[in-house]
Amino acid sequence: MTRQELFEQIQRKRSYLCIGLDTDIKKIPPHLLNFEDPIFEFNRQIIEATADLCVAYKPNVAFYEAHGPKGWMSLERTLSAIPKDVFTIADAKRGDIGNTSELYARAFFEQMNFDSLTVAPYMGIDSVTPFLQFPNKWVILLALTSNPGHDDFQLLSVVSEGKSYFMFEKVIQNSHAWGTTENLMYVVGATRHDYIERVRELAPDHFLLVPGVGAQGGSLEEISKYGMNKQCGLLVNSSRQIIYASQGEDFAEKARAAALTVQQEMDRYLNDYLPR
Ligand SMILES: O=C(O)c1cc(=O)[nH]c(=O)n1[C@@H]1O[C@H](COP(=O)(O)O)[C@@H](O)[C@H]1O
Repeated sequence: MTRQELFEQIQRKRSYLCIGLDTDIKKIPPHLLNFEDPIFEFNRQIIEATADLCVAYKPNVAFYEAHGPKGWMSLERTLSAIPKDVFTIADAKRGDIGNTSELYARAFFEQMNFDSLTVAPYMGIDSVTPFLQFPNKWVILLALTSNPGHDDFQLLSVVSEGKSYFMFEKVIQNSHAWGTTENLMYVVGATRHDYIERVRELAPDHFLLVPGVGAQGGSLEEISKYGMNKQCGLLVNSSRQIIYASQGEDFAEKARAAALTVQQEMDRYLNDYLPR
């Protein structure tokens, strides 16, 4: 998907919500366990109930890989149940030496036709650029993550040309030249909204994937206030808060209600940059 198509979807739906399909067999409603592929059936109903309210779905690959070959089948089926105009993110946090990264890229972009993949920057340029060679496919590079351990490395000081930077600042600065605003996004956790202004100074035009609202406690208001740009520039992910809004037979309906609450809040924040 192109940046323009993503932007048009945001304008049309008045939403920058990404729903995380972190589908845990232990948390899905018990009646679904009678289906041949309960994970897919759960996702199918969630997608059907929410596709008009969100602009992206992000299956976290761990929740599928954990089931072996059956899990990969559930992931493939899930991908084909997502409407073609909705952006798809394979959250697999890959990145390895060049020839290996190229095969990871083929797995997610060619075999499975995801629009984007989360990638870890730790191994540097040759581990990331193989993912950037695919037309209309995106790398979403981890910059400042939402988890408590992010300060172990991402907030370390590094000195460059006599100036001190946080490691995550160097990740953003140095990776700029690897891609463009048409194929590279950054992950910035919603739990670190205090840094989002700085991220915007370093990457004013890039889209940011912002996980961590909802179950992890990040603030949608703060993220939107400091992170939005002229093309919105944000995909805000929420997984558990939406998909597990109910564990009863009404789970899809309740997920829709939870997504609607977030979308309506987003609609208000969009008014500042993209008035109706
Ligand atoms: O790359 C991610 O998506 C990600 C990065 C990050 O910094 N923090 C983070 O929580 N995530 C993912 O975003 C999702 C958050 O899920 P909830 O906390 O349930 O909304 C999970 O799939 C995480 O793996």
